[in-house]
Amino acid sequence: MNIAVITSGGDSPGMNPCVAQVVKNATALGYKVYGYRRGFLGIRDEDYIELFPEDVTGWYKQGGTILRTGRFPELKERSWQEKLVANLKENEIDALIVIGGDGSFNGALKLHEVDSSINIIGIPGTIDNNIYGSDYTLGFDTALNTQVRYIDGMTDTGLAMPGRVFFVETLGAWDGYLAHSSVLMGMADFSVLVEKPMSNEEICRKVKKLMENPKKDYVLVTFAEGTYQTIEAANYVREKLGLNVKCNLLGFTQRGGVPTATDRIHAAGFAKYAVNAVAQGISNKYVVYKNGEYSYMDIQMASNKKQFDWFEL
Ligand SMILES: Nc1ncnc2c1ncn2[C@@H]1O[C@H](COP(=O)(O)OP(=O)(O)O)[C@@H](O)[C@H]1O
Ligand SMILES: O=P(O)(O)OC[C@H]1O[C@](O)(COP(=O)(O)O)[C@@H](O)[C@@H]1O
Repeated sequence: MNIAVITSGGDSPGMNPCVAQVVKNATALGYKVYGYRRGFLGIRDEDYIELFPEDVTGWYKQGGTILRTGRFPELKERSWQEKLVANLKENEIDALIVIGGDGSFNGALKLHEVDSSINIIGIPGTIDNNIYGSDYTLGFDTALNTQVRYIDGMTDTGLAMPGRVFFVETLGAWDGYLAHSSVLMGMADFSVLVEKPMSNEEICRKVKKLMENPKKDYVLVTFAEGTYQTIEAANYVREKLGLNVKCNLLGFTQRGGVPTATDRIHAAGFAKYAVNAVAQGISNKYVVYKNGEYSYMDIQMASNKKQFDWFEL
């Protein structure tokens, strides 16, 4: 059995340990593993390398993705799908494990639709934690810990020099998991999310009310990147209330970094289930982590929107 593995879409910490675990699990079963570089682009270019457990020893502790990742929008075209399938067949690949987001799962599904003899299995890999049916996606914990360190840093000043307002923009695109986590942890007063929109006027009212408490040293508000509102809201509140509003954009520092222990453990769990699926001839599934257990979900289901239900926690 020959397994191809790719990392695709946005890179996330946890992808490297996951590839390493795929190699470990698959070679233990006597399978060969080929890492294709730059996601689907590597399949297009037949840019691959056979991976052995000894090669990936150092991968557990590395952020980003050593295989690199890529976006290949042309894969929506049938002619490219057929070309990639032809390449996989020529390279005698039996199964394709895709570590990425729902877009990448969709791409893999298209390849399977061209040739159903190629077994495809997805592993959720994105810092956004936004894959339908899964409580966890690889990279989320590392990204969250980066956010915690970042906010901890600025609140030292918040306590030392009271009277400030901190607006913090997290990554996470249109999904509020990263931004709202700081509220759940008690580090932020409230969050502004795509799932729960708030006008600048409403933000201003809330900040004003919080700052009226003489015992409160600072106010901290997290913004999900996809609101595209952080700077504008900061300017608005600064102008309206005359407060010292500091705008902080986490940006891409949040997508990198050494994978946390939690990400390495999930990397092991996801990889084990992905390789087991291949071994059992299970196809068209992605691995999910739900209520403390790993299981499989039909890959078509990944196109559904994961409902954000953390407001009441
Ligand atoms: N509907 C689709 N059909 C074919 N390929 C797709 C489709 N959607 C996404 N892909 C492939 O998957 C890649 C990664 O998808 P993208 O949405 O950018 O990231 P993610 O996997 O993180 O959601 C795309 O660049 C493209 O090659
Ligand atoms: O790398 P790009 O294309 O600029 O994408 C940025 C986006 O990638 C993310 O880091 C996660 O993207 P994925 O869903 O592709 O993993 C978002 O948080 C961010 O909005």
